[in-house]
Amino acid sequence: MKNIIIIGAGGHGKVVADIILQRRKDLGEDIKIKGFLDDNFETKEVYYLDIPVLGTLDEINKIDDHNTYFIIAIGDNLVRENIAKSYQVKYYTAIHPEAIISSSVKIGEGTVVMANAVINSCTHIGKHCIINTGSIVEHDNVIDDYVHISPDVALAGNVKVGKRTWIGIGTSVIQGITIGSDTIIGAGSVVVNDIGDNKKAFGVPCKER
Ligand SMILES: CC(=O)SCCNC(=O)CCNC(=O)[C@H](O)C(C)(C)COP(=O)(O)OP(=O)(O)OC[C@H]1O[C@@H](n2cnc3c(N)ncnc32)[C@H](O)[C@@H]1OP(=O)(O)O
Repeated sequence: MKNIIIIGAGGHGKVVADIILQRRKDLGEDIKIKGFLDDNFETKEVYYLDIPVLGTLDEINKIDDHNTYFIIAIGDNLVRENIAKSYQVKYYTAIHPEAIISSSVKIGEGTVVMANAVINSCTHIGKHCIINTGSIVEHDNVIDDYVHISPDVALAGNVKVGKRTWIGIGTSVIQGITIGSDTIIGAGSVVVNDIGDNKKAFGVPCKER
């Protein structure tokens, strides 16, 4: 039995909890959610589906149990990276049973793949990424660590996305495009040219602003 602790008791944490519960129900995976951790513990009295908030992130170092895995369910890409680098623990990779993923795809630890996402042949996804609901990541993409692909994004073939970049909801990216690191692509954009590092870009066609 794997015990899972979800770091982050916000909206994203709830969706991650749903994935884990669904894997147990649909696939019979031997997993149980132990609870959430959240640094706003004092103000979080929320129990989601009877899952308790156990405490702040300090609790991570107190858990010495080989069957416990963590997953960082925080939308901010830099915060996810900082937590992952601060705590050398076992990270769970959460893939919704209704995601469609080619057997040739590689996915790094701690990544979350939401319902109805499709990831096609030979794509590589890094560590602690979010491949959000209904997104399409086509063949031969290279998605680096800590990236967030928002709901309903479509990345055509051979797209590259650098570390910590956030692709906003409903964006389309044509084939062969490279998007740099630490970049934000605004919601509903259509990316037809490469976008560099540390950019904010949006629109149709997508332009740096
Ligand atoms: C499950 C989930 O919830 S996952 C989360 C999904 N959420 C997203 O994808 C959100 C992505 N974020 C965005 O698109 C944001 O608008 C950003 C990051 C691109 C820009 O944010 P900000 O820098 O705060 O820009 P701000 O809101 O001040 O807007 C500046 C101008 O750009 C325009 N603008 C902002 N975003 C966009 C966009 N995506 N497309 C077109 N125009 C835009 C605004 O209308 C405004 O125009 P104005 O100056 O003529 O009034």
